[in-house]
Amino acid sequence: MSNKTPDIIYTIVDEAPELARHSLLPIISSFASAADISVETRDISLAGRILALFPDLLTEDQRVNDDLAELGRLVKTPDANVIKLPNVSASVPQLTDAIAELQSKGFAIPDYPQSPATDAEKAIRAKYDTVKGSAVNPVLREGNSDRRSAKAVKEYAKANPHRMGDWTADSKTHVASMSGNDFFANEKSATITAAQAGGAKIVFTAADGTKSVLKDGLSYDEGTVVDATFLSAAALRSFIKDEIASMEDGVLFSVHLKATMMKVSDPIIFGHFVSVFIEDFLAKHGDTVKALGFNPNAGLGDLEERIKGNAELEADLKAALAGKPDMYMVNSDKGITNLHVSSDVIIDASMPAVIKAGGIGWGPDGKAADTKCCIPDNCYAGIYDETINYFKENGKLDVTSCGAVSNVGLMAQKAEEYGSHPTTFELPSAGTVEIVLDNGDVLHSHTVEAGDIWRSATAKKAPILDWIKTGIERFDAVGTAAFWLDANRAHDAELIKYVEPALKAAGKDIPIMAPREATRFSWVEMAKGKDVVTISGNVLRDYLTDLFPILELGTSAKMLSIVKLMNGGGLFETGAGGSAPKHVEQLVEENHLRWDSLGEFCALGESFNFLADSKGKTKAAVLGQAVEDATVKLLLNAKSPERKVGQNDNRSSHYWFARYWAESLATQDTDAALKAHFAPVAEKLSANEATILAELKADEGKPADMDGYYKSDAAKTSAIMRPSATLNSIIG
Ligand SMILES: NC(=O)C1=CN([C@@H]2O[C@H](COP(=O)(O)OP(=O)(O)OC[C@H]3O[C@@H](n4cnc5c(N)ncnc54)[C@H](OP(=O)(O)O)[C@@H]3O)[C@@H](O)[C@H]2O)C=CC1
Ligand SMILES: O=C(O)CCC(=O)C(=O)O
Ligand SMILES: [Mg+2]
Repeated sequence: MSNKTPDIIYTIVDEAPELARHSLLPIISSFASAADISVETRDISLAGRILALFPDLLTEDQRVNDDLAELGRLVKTPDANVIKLPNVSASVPQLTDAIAELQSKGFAIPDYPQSPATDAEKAIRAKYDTVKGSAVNPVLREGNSDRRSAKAVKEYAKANPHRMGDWTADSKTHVASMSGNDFFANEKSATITAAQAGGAKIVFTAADGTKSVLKDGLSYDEGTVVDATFLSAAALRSFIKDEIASMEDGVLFSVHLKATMMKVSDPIIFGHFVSVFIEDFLAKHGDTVKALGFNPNAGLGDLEERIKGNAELEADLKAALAGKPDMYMVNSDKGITNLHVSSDVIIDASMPAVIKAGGIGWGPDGKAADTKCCIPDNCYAGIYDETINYFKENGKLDVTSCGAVSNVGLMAQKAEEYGSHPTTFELPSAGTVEIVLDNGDVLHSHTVEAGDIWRSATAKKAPILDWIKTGIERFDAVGTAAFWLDANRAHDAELIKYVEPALKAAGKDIPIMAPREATRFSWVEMAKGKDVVTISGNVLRDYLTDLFPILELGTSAKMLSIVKLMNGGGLFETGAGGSAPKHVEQLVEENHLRWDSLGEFCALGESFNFLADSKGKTKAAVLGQAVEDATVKLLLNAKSPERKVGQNDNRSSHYWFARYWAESLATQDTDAALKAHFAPVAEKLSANEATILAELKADEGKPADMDGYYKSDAAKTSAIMRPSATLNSIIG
């Protein structure tokens, strides 16, 4: 690794995008080096992050640099130009699997302490908790988010509509949310004044008067919007019971949370669903399974593992589940339910999948059925409820004529709920939680009961102002937009105090609408063929940039996802979705990778363009333009990956990408040296088409062994992902 910041950093990640990297990055590096552009990798994979925690326990050659920390510093500088692929945000079961795999490969790292007792265990647990859940994105996202589809991608989707289920007016699919006492209802918010700026702490006073400091050392700048709220555990449990009791025949029960990003609150909420769902079983065997180490937050999958071989417990669990409504399944063939692992059903991807299918989920019998979708908290549930209402009234979306919905999201500097994990607490007993400022003010105060989940979130002034400015710019470019803010919600009301004067000063008439109303507005306008910009907070950024693209384009993987870093650098994310574990399964079983790298192509083009602007590298602009040409050609010639063995897959799509990229460079006239360099490359790629495609397909249909999941063998993975000797030698 050199000391000089490379021109472009490409990330090493997990699962499907990591497999794709093995094939695509050699092509990128080779093309970039012809333009004297340096491309280096940094490892932000789950395995890499785990290993970086324990240098002392590893041998010299096992030790790894803490690349995430390094990138975290880099994104605060103008030099940053990072292409960031999706990585695993690990739930506890994913984390323990990764640890076990690394241990089996000879890395002497400790087990994950499920219930840490000693100081040593607590220290290990604290370390592991730093890589748990969404531990990467909040570190790198030092800017607000601008996600949209490239024009060519949208045009392609209109001309080649993807498959979608039909909606009918009598569909029983619906969203169910709490009637109150949730985060939405209990929220308080304030903007920090000059007199209040400075340190703060969060103090819990138990009913008997005992005080404990939940969090010290907080610091707020003037203008920061600080929220506090809680969700009542008792109200949540009674909501879950009511929803289970009111299930109609033939409807599946489901719950949709974000246990990865909301890594403290949502696994607990998930645990309540688990423990209510199997309450008969726990009434009988609660102590036994607790002694076996079971915690409901870990899910039914963990319970099944722990009771394996105990015939009585197994039979009773089966009976308890049989007495409950049918569940929405993650994998009905394998019996994996919605309640097996908290991170298997992630709301941003799962709700659009239900909606795209026409309001259906898959039940234990492998058959499609209407579904009750429990989204307990009301802050954002309304957007899905209103979307479902809209489709029940209007039928499925006409993809061939609808407009493009893009998003500007307030994301920088751990904005809003997605930055709240260090200030989220499950209360041990009844009492009062207060945010106490160093000047003596009690900023917020809540009376809570045992088990309630209390949290505080912040949004800083500079990111808010930047977000409004970007929102206005995108409105100017597109023509239709709305700020998704609810004047009746405490936090949003504080943001509106920033937005209204800014709009007035800029002379812009952009409506401000509550999320439900803005959802309806966006569907209605986009269905008329208009392009619409949603200007939203961080959670809605996440939800909307899956919801609209999945319906419009078939997948959010095709989105262009730009993070303009606050200090001048660029972070280019690929797509808007995740790391597609199902795609890895297919590769392992039949050596076909259906991952589409379109998001990577879009990010790559933007990264080159940014390099051209920021460092004056004119050759980067030529490469960037050629990437765009190649992407359009790839779409028009239908060379994107498809789902089945024998069809185009990720690897063959990379061959076509390389070829079109080289052809574009060979035919441009801006840079003669690049033209001369790429003419023979294009020629060879074309002349060897049949050989290369045959080599890429030679092993399809057979299993593929990468020797590992979280840390696969690099040489074996590379061999699987680069099976064409002819292509490899042309790429060089
Ligand atoms: N930015 C990030 O780093 C993000 C990371 N994640 C992480 O990703 C993992 C999986 O999350 P999950 O909620 O299942 O969502 P995913 O987005 O990974 O997967 C949902 C489905 O979307 C489709 N899909 C996604 N990307 C592509 C692509 N490039 N090409 C083709 N199809 C694609 C696939 O559909 P099909 O199976 O039908 O082909 C896939 O099964 C989790 O560990 C999560 O934490 C999640 C979101 C963002
Ligand atoms: O970081 C994560 O866990 C998920 C991020 C995500 O879903 C998004 O940014 O769209
Ligand atoms: Mg998302």
